[in-house]
Amino acid sequence: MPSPALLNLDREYVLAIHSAFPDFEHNPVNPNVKAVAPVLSTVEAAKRFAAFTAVDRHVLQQHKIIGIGSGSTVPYVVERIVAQGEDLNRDRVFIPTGFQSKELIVKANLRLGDVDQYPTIDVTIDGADEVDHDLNCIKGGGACHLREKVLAEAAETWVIVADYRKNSQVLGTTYKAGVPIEVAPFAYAKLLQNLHRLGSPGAVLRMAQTSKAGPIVTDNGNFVIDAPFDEEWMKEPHDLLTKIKMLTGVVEVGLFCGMAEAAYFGTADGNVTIKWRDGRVEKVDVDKPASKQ
Ligand SMILES: O=C(CO)[C@H](O)[C@H](O)COP(=O)(O)O
Repeated sequence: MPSPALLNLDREYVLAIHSAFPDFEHNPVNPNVKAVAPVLSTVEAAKRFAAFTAVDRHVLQQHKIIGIGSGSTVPYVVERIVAQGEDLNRDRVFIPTGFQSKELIVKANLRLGDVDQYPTIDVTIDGADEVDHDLNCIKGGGACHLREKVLAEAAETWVIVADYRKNSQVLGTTYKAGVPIEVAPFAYAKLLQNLHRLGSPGAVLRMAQTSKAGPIVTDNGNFVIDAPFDEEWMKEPHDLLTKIKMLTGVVEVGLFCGMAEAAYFGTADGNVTIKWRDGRVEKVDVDKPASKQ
């Protein structure tokens, strides 16, 4: 396993990046360092610390089948797994949640598998768009939530990695785009009507932002609807999930309820907060060796 010192090296690296941006006024990673970072670097550092800590705790020597999620935090998961060394990774198979994670696995020279070959996965690590006090999540900002949910369900242990902006009490507080819903393309208009009637008048078909006219198409050839619901709905995400899933034409809903073992949030001050399934909240100082936490 990698030594905790790798995290320290990483911290130095982050601070070195920060010193390249002398024009900013506040450096939340280390207020004693005068040269400071743009917010984006703080967020990236937070993602990285969360990913590294989660890999160190959950991707263990005995784990051979590993699910790799989607999003901008997951490359750091792969980076940390690669740092565990060829000896450990030689006997492992990595299962992707979509095109992006497949590319990450292949480019890192890790062995690729699929969930139809490995319906039981030792551990899956994935990102999230928002996580509530009970570890319910909104996922699907990257339109991968169908495969992500299959890999979450297949996993003995499902772990979330994210930066501090995703840590909420109630879903929908910070992620305002709505609940991502993957739908059969021919059914989208009827589904929009049904979602408007159910309680999401703002539900819309997700359109491509650049280089493509029309809606985005998922890795499975489907469309995505984003359906914002008000706080009363979002306080009971499992009820909402059940109602949406019953609508004909829905393939999968980006509400993941009662699935996560733990959520790792990189914090703005360069540390990590872990929320566990049993309600415990743990603070990890990434500069201290694990034995001294
Ligand atoms: O659910 C997802 C994709 O469908 C991603 O995991 C989610 O969007 C988080 O991504 P990021 O780490 O970039 O914030």
